[in-house]
Amino acid sequence: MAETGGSLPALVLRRLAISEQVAAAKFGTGRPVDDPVREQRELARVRDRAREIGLDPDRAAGFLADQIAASKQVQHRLFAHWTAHPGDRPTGGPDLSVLRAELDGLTVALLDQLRATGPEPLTPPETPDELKQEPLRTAFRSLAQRPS
Ligand SMILES: C=C(O[C@@H]1C=C(C(=O)O)C=C[C@H]1O)C(=O)O
Repeated sequence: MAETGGSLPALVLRRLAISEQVAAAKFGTGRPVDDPVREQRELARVRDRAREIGLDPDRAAGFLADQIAASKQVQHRLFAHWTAHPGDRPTGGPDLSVLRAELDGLTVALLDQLRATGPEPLTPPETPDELKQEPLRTAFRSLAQRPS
């Protein structure tokens, strides 16, 4: 079950952690990182959900687009690493369908937190994990730019 409580930064980090497992599931089964059909479906659902909870659909979709871009940055980095270092390749791990169900649960929680968050700019949390530094900046793009 997905951990769906927590602050916006905690949820963003959780999404990136699941993205690492998504990369492992795809690498192991020869699937590509990018799935544009799923992305469009998610963005359409996010717009619907945003309207339901009184959040601007463009703001919600822009925010999710940043989360998707960040997820793909993490996954592409891991694919490159595992291609260059076969000894580090993962074994086992949850199925993609299980992980996607977790991501879908997290999206609902992320939108609730986005609505609850005020207009003050948010900066990405510090992380010692180099893999996640640029993806975190991507994930916080729209939040960091909001007017104070
Ligand atoms: C996480 C996935 O990988 C990519 C990123 C997505 C996302 O962050 O929601 C969706 C589709 C893929 O382009 C996935 O395939 O589920």
